[in-house]
Amino acid sequence: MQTREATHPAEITALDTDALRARFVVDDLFQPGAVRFVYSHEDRIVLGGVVPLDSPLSLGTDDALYADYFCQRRELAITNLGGTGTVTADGVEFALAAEDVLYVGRGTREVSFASDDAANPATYYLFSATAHTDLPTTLVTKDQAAATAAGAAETANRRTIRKYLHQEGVGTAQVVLGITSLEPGSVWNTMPCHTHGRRTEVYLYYGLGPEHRVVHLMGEPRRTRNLMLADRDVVISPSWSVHTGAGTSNYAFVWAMAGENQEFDDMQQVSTDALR
Ligand SMILES: O=C[C@H](O)[C@@H](O)CC(=O)C(=O)O
Ligand SMILES: [Zn+2]
Repeated sequence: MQTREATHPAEITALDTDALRARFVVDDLFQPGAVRFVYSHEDRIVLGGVVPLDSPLSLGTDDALYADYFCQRRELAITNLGGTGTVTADGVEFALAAEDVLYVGRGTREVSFASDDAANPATYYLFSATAHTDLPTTLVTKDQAAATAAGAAETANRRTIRKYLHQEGVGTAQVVLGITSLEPGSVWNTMPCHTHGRRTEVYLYYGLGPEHRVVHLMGEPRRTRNLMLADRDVVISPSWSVHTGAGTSNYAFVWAMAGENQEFDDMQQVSTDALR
């Protein structure tokens, strides 16, 4: 498992592009036939990618967790980005289509992942945080997520924000997770932008053509930095960092948070004219 240390905001002014990416960008999470993990010391979030082909892959555990099994002290959110597949959690099978999310509660001992068709494999994105309580493993399909329309054509940010794991829906110990999809012709996410001092947030961008990129902005509002992100790239936003971006086309992203609380609206809004 790769490790990403936590970062003080003043440190990033001295980092060049490669060093910045090495801290905050994960661009190799999804490898055919493999299970990959990254351990972030920002709120002890573990990110993962699982792409099963002809045979199922199991979650396993890792020395970094010092645990008998992955979910011994953790909860896990699994989002399928690819073809249909099945996730089996302690013997119970859940079918996941694209943009379905399975919440796996603390205490679940065995989790395995399969694809229905190796030619169009399921692509599972994993987001895990420590948990203080056992909660039931629950599937949230795309239709069951709470959808809200946001933005306007004039500001090139018409989008649908779907909340899957949140305080008013399927309860979790820490994790809050959703998917935002931009309409064709809209390119901006999360603008005006915000920080949330009580949570780390991770964005996974997808649905971008190979020739397209998202110009992602991070850093403290008064000294932002940019990262050029491709399809299925992940970016970690520490609690002090804005997280917003504009694409060269429309796209979607999974946003997921963990930390002190689960209040979606507990954000520090940043007025656009304050950004530097
Ligand atoms: O803290 C919340 C997250 O940044 C996202 O929900 C924002 C988002 O999806 C958007 O504005 O498009
Ligand atoms: Zn946010």
